[in-house]
Amino acid sequence: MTMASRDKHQTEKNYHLIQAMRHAIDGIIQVLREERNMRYHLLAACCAILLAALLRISAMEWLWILLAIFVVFTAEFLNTVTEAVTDLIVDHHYELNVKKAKDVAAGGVLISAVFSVLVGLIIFIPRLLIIFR
Ligand SMILES: Nc1ncnc2c1ncn2[C@@H]1O[C@H](COP(=O)(O)OP(=O)(O)OP(=O)(O)O)[C@@H](O)[C@H]1O
Repeated sequence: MTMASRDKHQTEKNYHLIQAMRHAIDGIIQVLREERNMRYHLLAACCAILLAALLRISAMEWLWILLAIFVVFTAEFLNTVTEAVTDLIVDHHYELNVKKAKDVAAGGVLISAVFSVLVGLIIFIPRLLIIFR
């Protein structure tokens, strides 16, 4: 059951912090359920965290890995918001500005993913080379 149904189609402001948190968590669950790409991002994040723990990377390297993970997650969330809002506005009719909005949002996910891959390569490759040399 989603928060929308639990809160009887609430459209007014949240009454308290717990309610706001529940809606935010509901949003996270929806992205994980409905966005296939988000599940790939989550899998990649788990692999990176596992590898980082195995290779005992430094605190500074952990910060870069975590930044890379959350940049991709944030971009995917904004991409999902863009899709939902634009689909609502045009109701699936072709519209050039919707194409622009969706393509730019998808581009944001792509460049954040490239950033994450670069961070992963810079941190993990030298350590893996030492181990497998
Ligand atoms: N209403 C529209 N008007 C114009 N172009 C559209 C419209 N809907 C989708 N597109 C085009 O189709 C592409 C894919 O659309 P959309 O992002 O909705 O699909 P998706 O495969 O579900 O994306 P994602 O994998 O990010 O969830 C967009 O990047 C855009 O170029």
